[in-house]
Formats: sequence, structure tokens, C-alpha cells
Amino acid sequence: MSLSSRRISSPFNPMAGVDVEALEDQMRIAALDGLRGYAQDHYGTVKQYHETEYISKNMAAGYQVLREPAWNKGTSFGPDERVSKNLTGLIPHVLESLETQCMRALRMINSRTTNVDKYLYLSTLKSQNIDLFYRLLIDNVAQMMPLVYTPTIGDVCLQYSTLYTRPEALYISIKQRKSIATILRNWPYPEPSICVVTDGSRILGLGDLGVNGVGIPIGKLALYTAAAGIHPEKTLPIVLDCGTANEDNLRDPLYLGLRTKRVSQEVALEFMDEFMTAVKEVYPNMLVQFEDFETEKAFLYLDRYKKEKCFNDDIQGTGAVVLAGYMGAVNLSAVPIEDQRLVFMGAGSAGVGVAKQVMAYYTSRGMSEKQARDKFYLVDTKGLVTTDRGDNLADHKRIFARSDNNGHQFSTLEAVIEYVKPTALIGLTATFGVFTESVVRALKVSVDAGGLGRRPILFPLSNPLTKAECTFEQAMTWTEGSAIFASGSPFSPFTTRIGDKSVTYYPNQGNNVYVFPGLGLGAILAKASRVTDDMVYTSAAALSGCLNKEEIRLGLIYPKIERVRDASVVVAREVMKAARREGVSLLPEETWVEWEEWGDVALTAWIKKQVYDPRL
Ligand SMILES: NC(=O)C1=CN([C@@H]2O[C@H](COP(=O)(O)OP(=O)(O)OC[C@H]3O[C@@H](n4cnc5c(N)ncnc54)[C@H](OP(=O)(O)O)[C@@H]3O)[C@@H](O)[C@H]2O)C=CC1
Ligand SMILES: CC(=O)C(=O)O
Ligand SMILES: [Mg+2]
Repeated sequence: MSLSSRRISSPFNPMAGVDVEALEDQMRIAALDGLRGYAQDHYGTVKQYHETEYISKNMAAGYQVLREPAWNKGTSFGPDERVSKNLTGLIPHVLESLETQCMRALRMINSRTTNVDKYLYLSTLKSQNIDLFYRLLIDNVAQMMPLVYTPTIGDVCLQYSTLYTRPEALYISIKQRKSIATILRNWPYPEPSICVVTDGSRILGLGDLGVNGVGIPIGKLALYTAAAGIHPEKTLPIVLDCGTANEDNLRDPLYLGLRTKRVSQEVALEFMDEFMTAVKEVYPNMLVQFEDFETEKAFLYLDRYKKEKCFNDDIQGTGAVVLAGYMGAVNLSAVPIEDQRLVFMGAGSAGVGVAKQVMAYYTSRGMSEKQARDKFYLVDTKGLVTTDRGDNLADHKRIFARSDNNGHQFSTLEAVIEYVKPTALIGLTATFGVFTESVVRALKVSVDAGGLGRRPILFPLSNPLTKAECTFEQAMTWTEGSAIFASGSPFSPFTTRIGDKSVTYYPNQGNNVYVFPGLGLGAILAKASRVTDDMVYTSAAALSGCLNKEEIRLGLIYPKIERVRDASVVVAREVMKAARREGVSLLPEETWVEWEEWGDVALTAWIKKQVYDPRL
């Protein structure tokens, strides 16, 4: 079988005159049987393309084994393997445990002075020895998570095109939209269970980073493995390149993406439709997590594909994680839910997603929809969101727009606090420092006025740390240690002196990492045909019940990050059960009947057996 003739004639093309067919004939290493379909080249021209032949793990020997990160065990290969795989002499004589290899890696990480350098070291490790990378991550999650995820991943994304050394994701450009299925098939690992996809249009609180946003799917999927044990070969990071509005990127000679302005919403939607269709065709069982799409697209896609196997992490994952923390915070605040009034600074995907989840909690506690909705005051760049503000409100804001403001408009957060006298202040603005001293002190005053012993709920949730609405130290100082605090990125504990005593306060990290790994794992294990609202709500309720005695004693509202894997198993178990309740689990009925007989303990044990836990 031969490839279609493709002698390139354009004088502007560096390959002009080259007989591509002859070149490819020479370069072809594998059998030419099995033409797979069509792919577009760099210029968008459609061409035929072939299967990639991969060597199997059992056939591989020598450097083939050492250079494949999923097969390489570093210095932990046993004596027999060293002989049978022709490794004798290729690696040092010493035979080390995975723990010893981790010790070496830790020493190297600690020797790096910047977090981006630490990230790069970890990334190199991942490209060499996957088991070692994940053992390190799992056993040192408090130290490693801020390196592979927020806040460091924010810095990494900002410079991704400069830092780039190797492919770790699928890059699907709008120029190759006729080949989405082919590109999906090019992924080297068969049948991925979960993909995280972004178009880079709203990366953390850093705005449109275009293709540089690919660090987010890569980081989130590393956490799917570290925090929920989904096998790394079953994860698929994807970036959709639709151009970018980021002028710095467009000017950067090293930028890796298309050098065009971001395409219109209409074109992006067609592209997204094509992407979802191709996903269904190539990987019908894969769960799709939408991540860091700008507001309008985030809501539009979630609504448009709600019957598919997908969810939006920023709307639903964040909604669930903040609800879980809020449930615990309400108890600690000594303010009954009937008296709660919440001000949200930020009315975007995360803000509205959280408000909707908390509203579902209120209605589950017996409030009518109106009573529940009346508890929310959303603030955006124009001030309090009201029905008569005079601007054209985006659809997602309408549900929480106030109409009881008697014509008054409140343009500053201070004015809103003065008017509402809130018990909780939630920040999802991507704007550093908007919770000023006067704002936080006003929140405390309004809570104190309700009665002795009441505590304000203060959640500056924006990422990365450079976008947090206030710091932990500020929150503790301005509320005299009374605030129940959660932030999107991790802060360190804060120690201060009160009189002659030293007091240490412990922050919470209210980040969707406590939810999406377990939600995804539960949906995958239940073979859920889609992710229902009840599954998302259940993930929050499950997480809120995960605290152990020590965490309760410390006054925390989330499990310590070191226990995120335990929490994910509980979340996954409850999500599985919710999938069954909702009739979307495709597991055989007999399996469920058996599990029901065994109970939660057995189901938990079964889940733990399914997950990846690298031990050599
Ligand atoms: N902790 C966690 O797990 C998560 C945290 N986040 C973080 O939340 C932040 C927001 O994300 P997302 O909701 O998706 O972003 P969006 O862009 O969808 O929403 C941002 C919202 O903030 C408002 N806003 C921006 N600046 C100000 C300001 N100075 N004063 C008042 N309102 C302001 C915007 O107003 P307007 O509508 O007028 O433009 C908009 O309503 C990001 O930093 C993100 O990293 C997101 C998901 C999870
Ligand atoms: C955590 C997260 O999903 C975000 O900041 O967008
Ligand atoms: Mg996100």
C-alpha cells in the first residue's frame, strides 16, 4: 500500500521539492499494513496515514526498557530481570528499593532553589520512571502537590513554551479539525479512561494562556493518579488550540501554539462539537473533564454536553469542594443555616457553580428554592448583581440577581457588606487583595453582632497564590484568629503571640483536588454513562464526612492533604452508589446486589484493589 503522492511545491515551504513519499518510505520502520485513515498535515492538507507500531513490554530489552518510563524501574530491577531483559551493565550494580530511589529524588528536589526548577526536575523524573514519580508524589503529597499543581503550575504555564522539552499531551489545533479522531488515535496508550481538556482560555486566575495552558490538564491528571490511583496510562491530557487573545504569547518567538487570534465563539463551538463526536467514536468509554474554559464557554459546553460522559471541574468540582467545606464551616461558625447570608466576590464559573451547590444544600435542608436563593449576594466587576443594574446580565448570573434592592445599586464590596451583613465571604475573582483589611474587619463586625462565639467564614479561593483575595496571615490578624478559612492554593500555618502565649492557626485548602479525582474514579468504576447532578452533590456530602478525629480537633474543614487518597476512595464509593441510584451505572445488576450485601467496607476494599499504587 502506498501513501498518496505529496511532493511539496510551495516555494515558501522549507520542504519544497522534497519527495515526501520517498522520504517516508525510507523512514518507515514498521509494517505498512493497516492504513488507519486520514490526517491533516501542518498546512491543513488531508493525507492518508498509517498505524503506529509499538513494541510490547514483553518484547522490549536493553535500552528499550530503560527509555520507556512505564517500564523503567531505575535501580530497582531484580537480578533475574536484569539478565532476561539484557540490562546487565546498563545500570549500576546496586539493587535499590523504590524508597531509596525516592530518597535520592527528594534530595535532588530539595537542592533546587526555585519551585519551577523543582517542577522541571519532577517532570524529568516522570519522563524516565513513572512508578518512581508517583511513589514520590503519593508519599510526599504535601510537599509535591504545590509543585505539580497550584501554585507552581501557574508559573509553569506562564512560561510553558520556553520550558517545553517533550510531549506529554495531545495538541489538537483548529487547523486540524478534520483529523481529531486520527489525533486521538495517535495517543500511544490504549483506551484512556479519563481526559482533562482545556482550550487555555482561562488558566487558573491568569487569563488566556492559549496552548501554554496545557500544564493544567497534565497537572490535574497527575493528581488523578496520585490522589485517586487512576493508572497513569489511562489518563489523557488534551489542549485544544483555538488561537489566543494573549498578545505576549503571540509575540513570543517560542510560543508553541497557533499564532492567530482566538477564534470566534461560533467557530469554537463547532470545533468542540467535532471534538466531542470524535471522542465518542474513538474512546466511547472515556470520561471528559472540562477545565479552565472561559466563563461563557464553560457554562455553554456543560449544558450542551450534559447527556455525554463529562463534567466541568470549575463549575461542578469547585461547587462540590466548597460546599463540603462550607458544611463543616457552618457547624464551626455557630451561625445556624437559617441565619447564614453569603456574599460571593466573583460571579463567574466557579462563583455561580459554588452558589448552586450551596443552594442545593439549603433546599435539601428544607428551604424553598426562593428562601435558599435569597441567601446569596453575588458581586462582580460592576458591583452587586441586581436585576435592575442596567447592564445585560449574562445568563449564568440571572438566577442569583437580586431584585430586593429597592433601586439601590452597590458598587463596592464594602457597600455590599454594609448592606448585607454577611456571615460568609467567598472569593472567586482571580484578583489579589480584594479582601482588604476594612472588608475583612467589616465581615467580622457583622458576624459578631449576631451573638457571642460566632465566627466568620472567609474563603479566598482564587488561584494561584498571586491571585488570592487575601492571605491566611491577613485573615487571622484581621479577625483575631476567629475566621474559618479556606484558600484555593495552600498557605502555611500561621503562628503569632497572643499575650505571652504562642498560638498556631491551621489553614484549609479549599481546592477541587479533593473532589475531581474521586468523582472521576467513582464515575469510571461505576461505568457511569454520564455524570449527574446528584453524583456531584454526593461527592460534596461524602467529602464533608471524611474528617478524622485529629482533623476535627484541629478545627479543620477538609481532611489534611496527606489524606487526600483516603478521601478520594470515600468520594468514589459514594459517587458509585449515586450513579446506581440515578440509573446511570452500566455495571450488571448482580454486581450491585452483591455489593449491597457486602456493604461499604467491602466496596471500599474493592475500590482500593482497583487503583494504582506503585510498589516494585
Ligand atoms: N479553589 C478552587 O478549587 C478553584 C478556584 N478557582 C479560581 O477562581 C477564580 C475565578 O475562576 P472562574 O470563576 O472560573 O473565573 P471567571 O472568569 O468565570 O469569573 C471571575 C469572576 O470574578 C469577577 N471579578 C473579577 N475581578 C473582580 C473584581 N476586582 N471585583 C469583583 N469581581 C471581580 C468577574 O466579574 P465579571 O463577571 O464582571 O467579569 C467574574 O464574575 C480563578 O482564580 C480560579 O483559579 C476556580 C476553580 C476552582
Ligand atoms: C483549581 C482550579 O480548577 C482552578 O483554579 O481553575
Ligand atoms: Mg480549573
